[in-house]
Amino acid sequence: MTHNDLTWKFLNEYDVESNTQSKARALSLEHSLDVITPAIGAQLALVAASTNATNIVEIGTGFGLSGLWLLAGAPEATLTSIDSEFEYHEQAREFFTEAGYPASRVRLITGKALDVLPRMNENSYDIVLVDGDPAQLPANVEHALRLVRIGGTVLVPHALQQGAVANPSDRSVVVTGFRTVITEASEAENLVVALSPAGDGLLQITKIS
Ligand SMILES: C[S@@+](CC[C@H](N)C(=O)[O-])C[C@H]1O[C@@H](n2cnc3c(N)ncnc32)[C@H](O)[C@@H]1O
Repeated sequence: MTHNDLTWKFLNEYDVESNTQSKARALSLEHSLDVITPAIGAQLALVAASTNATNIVEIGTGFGLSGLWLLAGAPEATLTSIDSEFEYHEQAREFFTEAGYPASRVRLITGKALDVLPRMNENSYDIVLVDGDPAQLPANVEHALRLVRIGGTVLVPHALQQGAVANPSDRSVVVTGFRTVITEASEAENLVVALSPAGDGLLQITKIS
């Protein structure tokens, strides 16, 4: 193994998940959902903790794994999580309850993100995690940037698309969308941007004005 391979393996294996997170991960994998790695989960928890988040939005609940990580960093926060699949929400609800988060603080909205997001208040949330339909990433990020307060952060996992984003010959719609979001955010004067290589990449965008 090269140093890079060893480092990547270490980075993605040292975080330990709770029993409920492990169950959410196992079920996600059974359904072939592209879930966050534990290293990304730890970064989500850290951002939630360090921003003292009280209001979090998530696009793409899946079976609740990323939401469980966000709440691990901000256990008193309210999470509003959107997914188009009602069955996923039913199971995710069980995991959130099992982990001790009351239903009053985990609002699961079943619907298509681009139908739900326009109805949500702007400048109101500390964190918006964007992990829904990858083909709709640019539109989802545009909404996410509208929803976060100044000082709030938009988080985009899978930002490197397993190397495809770094490959200029890949011009597929999804990969081009990720590239455009990274470039436009980096160029915007009111945003501070960091791209982490952990997992499949985590784009972090903080709105400063
Ligand atoms: C990658 S999975 C989310 C995984 C989850 N964030 C995690 O790491 O545990 C993407 C999710 O987006 C949902 N989804 C796909 N298209 C959507 C849409 N247009 N609106 C809302 N949710 C959508 C899928 O049902 C799926 O649960």
